Amino acid sequence: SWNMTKGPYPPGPKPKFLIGNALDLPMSDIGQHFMDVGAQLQSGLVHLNILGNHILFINKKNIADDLLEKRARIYSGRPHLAAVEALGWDTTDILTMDYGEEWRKHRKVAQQHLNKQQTRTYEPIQLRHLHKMLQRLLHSPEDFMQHTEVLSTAIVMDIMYGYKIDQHDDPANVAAEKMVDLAVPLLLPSGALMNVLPFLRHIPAWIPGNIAGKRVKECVFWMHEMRGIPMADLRKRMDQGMATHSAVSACLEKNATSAVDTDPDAERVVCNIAWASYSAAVETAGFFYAMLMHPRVQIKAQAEIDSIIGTGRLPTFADRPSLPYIEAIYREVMRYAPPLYIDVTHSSTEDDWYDGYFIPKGTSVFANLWAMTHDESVYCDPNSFNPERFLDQHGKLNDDDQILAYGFGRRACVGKHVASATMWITIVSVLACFMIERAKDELGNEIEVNDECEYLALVRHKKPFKCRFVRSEGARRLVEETASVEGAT
Ligand code: HEM
Repeated sequence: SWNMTKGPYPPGPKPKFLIGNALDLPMSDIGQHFMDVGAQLQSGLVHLNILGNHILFINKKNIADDLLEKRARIYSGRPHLAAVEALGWDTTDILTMDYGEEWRKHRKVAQQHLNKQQTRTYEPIQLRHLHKMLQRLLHSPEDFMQHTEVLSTAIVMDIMYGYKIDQHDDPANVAAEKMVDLAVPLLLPSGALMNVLPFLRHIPAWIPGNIAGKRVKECVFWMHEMRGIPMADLRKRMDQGMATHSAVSACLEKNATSAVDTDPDAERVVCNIAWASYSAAVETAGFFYAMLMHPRVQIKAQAEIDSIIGTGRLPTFADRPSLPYIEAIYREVMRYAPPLYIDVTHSSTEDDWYDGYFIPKGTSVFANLWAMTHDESVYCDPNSFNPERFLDQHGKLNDDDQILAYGFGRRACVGKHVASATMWITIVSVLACFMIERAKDELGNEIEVNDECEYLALVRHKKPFKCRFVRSEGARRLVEETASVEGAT
């Protein structure tokens, strides 16, 4: 297709009369779908026009670098979705906020609290929660997915509010889960009719069939819970003089104690950041699944851990540079199963041309992380799990250290240092303590595990599966010792 004055759009499937490409947007596995479409068109870009909404899939990393990194000035917006506005997120949520002053203000505060150096100061917090997770893994291994989900939320809530989560049914954790489950499908253009037909927002939520409106209302309820619960807890602890240091408490204290130069906006922004950060979860299902399917990798990882750390203590963050094979596993997990298999939508803020093609202002740009992490010309045999691809022949890490799963340009994941630390300490500690094996049924037969995944908008995760955690007596003792040491403090 062609814009009469500006030139041809990038290649794409032929638009159908009236509805354009509306039927070309499948509801699941969009990554593989548009990777295949791109291959058929022999193009790294795939363009769609859905009822006048321009959509662009980028399948190649070098194109994502050219557009989202080098031309970040005009590719760092977010689309104006009716769902986002109905939720009020266009002004409160850094993830969905459009590019501009407000976003910049939020991003600066997020970076202050989540940059690489600052993240090092959170290591004791991370380790404390990690040890609790290992204890839970000893006592109820069948709930391993829940334990790792609690771990990631607990770390961020401790950093942001000093709020302590110990169990899955903590009210703040429950609210976060409900909110995310309701919100994610609303945000994809095809996920909610509302985004294509914005007037639906004004139809009251009780009209049968208006599912999106009802969803928005429920979502707003859980969002208020998410914001309110940890704040009420923090204010109570501050009143009692019991608050530990956290991003939000530091801001509240500063505002309370300094008579001049208080920034009335600071509290609003840091609260927005704290809330957005604990909406993000670190996904480790892919790691457990990969280990279960590849005992060879577990054995090699354990040999590395044994030779560097030994069996007399648990790993710490100081060990990270000395364990290249563990690092390669982390990189391979993120490549093999990127949690967001399509990057969060960028939106272009000016007309642009690339490689002779016209990309109109307001195009929704999807970096196809699946296609890039499974690009055969970069990763040979991309569907096999093989940490060695990140090592040279001497077992040293190669320079392929950009984790594509964190996205691109100025909007790239601001929590990636915290996420990386949480993933790494989980990987190394679980491997140090356990062998992950197939669970057995009552008759002692191994339970087979399939490779089925769930696709929820941009998120892809492994469907729940069973496994067994086999541990040595020594590992059990080390984990139990952490309980007595930390229980006493
Ligand atoms: C393994 C875990 C994680 C993955 C794979 C991940 C991935 C991503 C991706 C792909 C984006 C969008 C990037 C883009 O637009 O190009 C993003 C944005 C973001 N992430 Fe993460 N993330 C993870 C964990 C976290 C954590 C733990 C936090 C908070 C501590 C966090 C906070 C954010 C925020 C605030 C944004 C929005 C940035 C902006 O729009 O300016 N993420 N993340």
